[in-house]
Amino acid sequence: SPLNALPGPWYARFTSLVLKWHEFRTHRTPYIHALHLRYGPAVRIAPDEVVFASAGAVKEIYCSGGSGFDKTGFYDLFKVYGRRTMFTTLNKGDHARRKRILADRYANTNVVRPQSLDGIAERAANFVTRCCQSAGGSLDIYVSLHSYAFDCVTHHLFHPRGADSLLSSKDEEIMREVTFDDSLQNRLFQYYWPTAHKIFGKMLYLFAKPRETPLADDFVLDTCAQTDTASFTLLNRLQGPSFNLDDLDVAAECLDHMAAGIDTTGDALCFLMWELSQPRSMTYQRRLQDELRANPGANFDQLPFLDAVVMEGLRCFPAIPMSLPRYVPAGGRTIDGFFLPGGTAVSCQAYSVQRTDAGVFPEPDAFRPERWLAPKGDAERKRLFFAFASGGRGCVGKHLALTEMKLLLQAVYSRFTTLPDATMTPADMEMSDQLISSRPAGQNNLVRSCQQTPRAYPCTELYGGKINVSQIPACLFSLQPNTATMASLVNVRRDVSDPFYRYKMERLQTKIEGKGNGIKTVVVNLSSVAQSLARPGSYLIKYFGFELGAQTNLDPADDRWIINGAHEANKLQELLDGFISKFVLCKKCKNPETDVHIKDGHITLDCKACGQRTDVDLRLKLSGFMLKNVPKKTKKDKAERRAARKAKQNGKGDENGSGGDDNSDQASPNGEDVGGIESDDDALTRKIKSEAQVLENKKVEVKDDEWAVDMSEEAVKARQQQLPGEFKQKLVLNGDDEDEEGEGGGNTVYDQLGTWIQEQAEQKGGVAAVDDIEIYVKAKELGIEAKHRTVLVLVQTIFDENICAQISKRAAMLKRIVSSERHEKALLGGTERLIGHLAGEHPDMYEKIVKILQLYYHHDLVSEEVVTKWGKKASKKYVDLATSKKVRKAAEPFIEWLENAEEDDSEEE
Ligand code: HEM
Repeated sequence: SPLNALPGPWYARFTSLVLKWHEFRTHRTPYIHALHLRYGPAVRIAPDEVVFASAGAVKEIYCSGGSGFDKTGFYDLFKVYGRRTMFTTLNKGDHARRKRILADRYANTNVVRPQSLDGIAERAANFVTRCCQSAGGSLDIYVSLHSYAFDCVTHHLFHPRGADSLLSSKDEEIMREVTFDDSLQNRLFQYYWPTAHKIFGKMLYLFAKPRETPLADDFVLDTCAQTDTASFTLLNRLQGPSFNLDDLDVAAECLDHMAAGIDTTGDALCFLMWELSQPRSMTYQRRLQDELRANPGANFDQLPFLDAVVMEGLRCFPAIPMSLPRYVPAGGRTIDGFFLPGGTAVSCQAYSVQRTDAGVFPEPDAFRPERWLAPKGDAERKRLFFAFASGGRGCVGKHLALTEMKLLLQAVYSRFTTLPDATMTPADMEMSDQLISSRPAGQNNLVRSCQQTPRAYPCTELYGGKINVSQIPACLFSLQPNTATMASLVNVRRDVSDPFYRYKMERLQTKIEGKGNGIKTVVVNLSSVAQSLARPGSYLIKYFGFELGAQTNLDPADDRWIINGAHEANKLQELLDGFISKFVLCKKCKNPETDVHIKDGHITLDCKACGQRTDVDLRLKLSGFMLKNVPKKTKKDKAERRAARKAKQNGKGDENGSGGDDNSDQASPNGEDVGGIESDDDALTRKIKSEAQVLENKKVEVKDDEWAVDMSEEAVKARQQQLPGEFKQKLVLNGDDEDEEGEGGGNTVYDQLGTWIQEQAEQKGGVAAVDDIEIYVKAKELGIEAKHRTVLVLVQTIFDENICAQISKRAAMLKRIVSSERHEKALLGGTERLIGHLAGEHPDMYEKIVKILQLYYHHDLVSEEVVTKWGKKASKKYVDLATSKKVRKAAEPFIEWLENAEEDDSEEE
């Protein structure tokens, strides 16, 4: 055979079994890459199959005659509804005909049309919202990025019927079905041994599942039955009368593009963000952030470093890294100096094409975005850039994919710093080859092991339901808010120079005010620093006072912490080191995660990290102060301890949360407990803390923006004067509603508020888009921002069946309004009414009450007393008695939990 002239392993002349073995083990790409490294750019890998890794071969195989050589029968595996799509068309002519119909839908000009671009930008904003909710904690970025890609591609295919899986769990299920598909082995078997597959198909099912995507199929079939999609969409084009495509052809083409657009963009972004999050790439992340911050609002396509990051990401981690097989045409061809007879399967794989020529890509295995900025070698680099393939059969969705990637990265990195979550290992991010694309190995392993043993987590009963296995994170990344203040963070232990040291606090900031004898120092951010150290602000300020021999104020209502006299911030920072060393760090392991216990005249530091309890020196002046001023336990402290205890009672006694016997089969491949985030006994505590953190963040946000609107009494009055006369009258009529029950029937200011919110929601495409501040300002304009009935209206308008996900986002605004027992009752009453109203369509609404109450409670929207009283007695005030009883029945676990925890607390105290 002329193929004998090609280099390659000896066995490749006789058998393809070794190759197949690697394919079945999801290792085809690295296997072939290793062969290239050993044998060079042309390698024979099977008796009738050759792979290449050179620009010349790419040109010949994929670009000659426009579309290169015909595709092989391998692509039959991708037929949809039994139909051939553009992608699965083998023959050049048929392919060209289909491509002529739809190519302009993917032209850059169509992708960057406002209607198209706005949909992508909106999805990027939804992604950022998820990041905000996870700030300081971890986000399952693998799932979220695939949701993003799914939402974007379906927007482009079907707007206004695009999916919103970042917001809706129903849509997320569709994405999961496609992304977590596990049919590689079954489909390979079908390709290589079709007859055996027909005979043993059913038996094979036991070991290797076929591809089944019923939800996605239905979604596409239903959507394609509609004829009202926007003009820029693919569906709109395919339905054009002159193309003679039947309904199934249209649906098959759409489903194919949908699948092509999810895993590719999702995986490419996931691998890229993973790399950017590594300590070795932190300089690139910073550089990217600098570029984005220096150019706020810039066009995503005019940011050179962002472009370089994306190109380098796709070079190092091409989402389709594998061979794209083609047949040598009849008569044979010469490629890279080797003659190949007609019918030989030939291919190039992006993974190797993009990294075997060290002359063009020096240090080819390293992630070096700056290489794309050098003018020299640009043409050579582009010739070897094969992530989207080349020629007429290259990726038609390339511009869409690049736009999605850039908008997402722009949105995330102008706001956040990303770090890999501690539970992630490099093995989780190894490439796992699928039929044509490659995904992180962790995805498959984690999910598969969970699916065998779905279980409820001990603490989940508090949330009124079992955690679905599909909620278990696959790839976790930490996200930290990247505000201006982040720039001034310092390590809690300043003797530790590691930039990735976990414990950070803001550098102290001071402001000197006054003159002469009245001069004083305001420690501007003392609360924040105290919070980072988990100590009351009064300890810090008093410590400074003792050390400086100066007077201080201890409990400033306005958060202005003052030390008499003028003191430099640097000096205070040094004193703070002393405070940390004496009152924060564990004496044994020097970890700052300690709790202070004050009992019987002793002060001890209880270390969460090593478990050591050490005494604080009582001779220190601050110790005397601490003994005399034991802080009262706050509701949150109590709640955290209760939650921890509850979780323990539920069978997770082991302190480090490594899991009891009953979860042993939950172990991840690296031996860690994949249920870690929910299963250890601190899980709820952490969750509560992170929710509190979100609340805090929100508070700051509300403040910043809110006071951009003039909220002074005069300004509000002036705005009220501008209201229509009828309105002013209503304001007077409703000036005091203290004696009124319910919301009054008819056109009251409360109705006005409710209607206004609903109208805004309609205009903006959903109530989530109606800003807290706007709502608050509106309520204030109407003069009802402090009324309990306002709460009743709000609950019924800003919340819907997704209330559990919505409470945290609205908590800061609600907290501003809920100021008395009466308000709390209105909140509970409104919630009852909402549940009663929605239960017809969503029977699971009743079950949600437990989680709703828990969220209200932890956001301090309801007190123990009010909620307990409420839980004891049904009432007809807001809903009919039967509904009220049903809600209370469903709320019982929470009320019991409150009571039991209270008893526990009393016993302990
Ligand atoms: C980073 C993201 C993406 C990468 C790396 C990528 C890569 C590729 C590659 C390498 C091919 C050629 C496959 C072959 O010849 O076997 C291809 C084809 C294709 N891609 Fe993409 N793709 C991406 C995103 C998208 C998106 C968002 C869409 C949206 C619809 C899409 C739609 C398609 C289609 C329809 C084809 C078949 C083209 C044809 O046969 O003419 N891709 N893609």
